[in-house]
This record gives sequence, C-alpha cells and structure tokens, in this order.
Amino acid sequence: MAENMKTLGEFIVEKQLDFPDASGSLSQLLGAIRLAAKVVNREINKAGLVDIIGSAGQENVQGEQQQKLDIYANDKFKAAMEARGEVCGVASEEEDDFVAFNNTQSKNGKYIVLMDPLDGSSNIDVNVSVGTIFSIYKRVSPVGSEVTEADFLQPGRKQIAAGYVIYGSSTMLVYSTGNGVHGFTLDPSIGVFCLSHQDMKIPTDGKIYSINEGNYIKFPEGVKRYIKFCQQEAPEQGRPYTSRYIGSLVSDFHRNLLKGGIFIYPTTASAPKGKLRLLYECNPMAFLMEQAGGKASDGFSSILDIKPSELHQRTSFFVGSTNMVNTAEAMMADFSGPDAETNL
Ligand SMILES: O=P(O)(O)OC[C@H]1O[C@](O)(COP(=O)(O)O)[C@@H](O)[C@@H]1O
Ligand SMILES: [Mg+2]
Ligand SMILES: [Mg+2]
Repeated sequence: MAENMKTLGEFIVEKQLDFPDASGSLSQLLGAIRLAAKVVNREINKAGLVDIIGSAGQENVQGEQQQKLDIYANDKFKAAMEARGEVCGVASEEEDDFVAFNNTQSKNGKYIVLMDPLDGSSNIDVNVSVGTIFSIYKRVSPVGSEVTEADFLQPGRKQIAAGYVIYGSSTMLVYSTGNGVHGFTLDPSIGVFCLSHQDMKIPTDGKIYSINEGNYIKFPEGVKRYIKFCQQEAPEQGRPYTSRYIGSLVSDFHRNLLKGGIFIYPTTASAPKGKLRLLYECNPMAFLMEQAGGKASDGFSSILDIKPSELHQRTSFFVGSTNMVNTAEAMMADFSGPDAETNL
C-alpha cells in the first residue's frame, strides 16, 4: 500500500463528513459489506485446497444448482448485515423469499439490501473471476415494523447505493452512493481495501462487445443486427470491435467499465424474459453504470425505471458505453420493437 493511499474506511468516513446530519448508519452498513467481502475473499482463495468447490447438491428457487461457495457467501453477507443492525432485511439470489431481521435493533434499521452473494459461481471450479453484487434502498415500511415485500420491490432509480466485489487477479470493491463510482483494491498483506480508482468513468464509445454468441440463433433480430454491426469492417469507426465474454457478469462489467464496451444479455427464444435478475444483478450494475457516465437498458428503455413485481424477476440487459447502448437500442427499435418490420 502506497503511503498516501486512502483506505476504504477512511474514504467512507470522509464522505460521511460531507453530510453533517447523516447518522452514519450507511457507513456502518458499507463497513459490514467490506468485512464480509474479506471473509468471502479468503475462502475463495482457498478453492482447490479445501473442500469448498463444487455443487452443494441442492437447487435455489430458480432451479439453479447451488455451489458450496454460493451458500457460504450468502451466509457471510447475511450475518454481517444482521450483526450491524442498520439493515432490517435482505433478499438474495440464494433465498426463496426475502429474509426479515427480527431483533429490535434490526427492526429499527433504515435499509434493505438485495444481493447476488456469488455471481458467476459456476466459474469457481476453473479459477475464473467471480463477484458479489449488492443494492441498497431505504425501506418504505415504517421503522420499527417488520420489513415487507414492498420494501424490496422498488424501482432501481430509488437505490441509495450499489456496488460489487470482484474476486479476480486482485480483489476489488467498487461502489457508489450516488456521487460517482469509486474502486478499492484489497492489499492482501494488510487486509485493507485501498482507494485505487477514484471517480471511475466509462468511455462514451468502446470497442468491446460482450455477449454469449452461442445463443445467436435464439436472439431477437435487433441483437443479431447489432452483432453484425460490431463485426463489420469500418476502420474509420474502430470496427470490427473485439469480442470478450467471460461469463461472470461482474468481470465482464468491470472490464467494460474500465475500457469502454457493451455487455448484452438479451431475451432469447428459450428465455423470453431474459436470464439476469433485475433486482440484484441488473439494477445495481445499472446504477453504477449511470454514475460512471454510461447507460443501462432492457433494449428499449432504462433498467432503473422498471417497476418490479417479483423478487427474482428477470430482464434483458444492455449496459455499457452510452453510444454503444444507443446504437443497440436503435436496432432493437427497428428490428425487434412493436413496430419492427422484421420480427422473430
Ligand atoms: O452462461 P451464460 O448463459 O452466458 O450466463 C452467464 C451469466 O450468468 C451468470 O453467471 C449468472 O449469475 P449467477 O452465477 O449469480 O447465477 C452471470 O454472472 C453471467 O453474466
Ligand atoms: Mg449472478
Ligand atoms: Mg449468484
């Protein structure tokens, strides 16, 4: 760690001082996430050495195989948040329903958290980067009462903070409270997250497109046209673009945020609502992307304006450099929108 580098803890306190009336409870909550991230990071780093990789032999409510580390990460983040008392309930990819924290201090908590405790977990066994995604809202139910489903079904625009942890070649925590996006790299020698990427901004244009092209035949016509656009020879416009797809949303997003690019997970003929989950995958990433100067869409309109109706709701997702998302949206409108001439 360089001597003048700020730690995440120092940065959070400094930001809190900008709001003299703030109670500090959001800072406490971010502190809980920071702690759980370190614990999960330690365990992920041991994958392959101890019996922690592989399937847990059970499925989550969405019919996906749960990995042992999915359950471990879910338990650690949940426990860290319950222990601090700022959070009155959480919803997670790994829980069928939301979880209400019922001790008196938690019932008085102002916040709810939605999370994907381990994103890209099928990549763990092959040593590819995975992540944690989190999304924070103020509750809408009265403080002191038990949390309700309505607390979790708020549009993404109402998020007060969101972020992710990437467990990669180094471990980073990236978050925003609505005042820019800031990235902190874990210094493993001292176990401290240090401010390494202040006020991250995505380039308006990029040269990377990220999509699972194995599903090409099942994509909407607008997406097929956009892929062809990316592949066309147009050197004066920087095309053909480069294709990069890891299959871990956090990793694909992080790379595109730093370099400029677009990530697309559209609806397909076999998944007509899309694959990614609105509340704990797309909304937090959309919040970060807008804060970084980029754009997030379902192909037609803003992700953050969708009014959710279910906890595990899915959506199509187009996220990245503004000009790239605009072009993809235009092709969706022309070839896959309600007035499109060519519909699948
Ligand atoms: O394998 P596919 O269909 O391309 O899907 C990849 C996507 O699925 C995910 O792995 C889903 O996340 P989980 O591992 O949290 O279920 C994303 O991280 C990734 O972007
Ligand atoms: Mg995920
Ligand atoms: Mg997951």
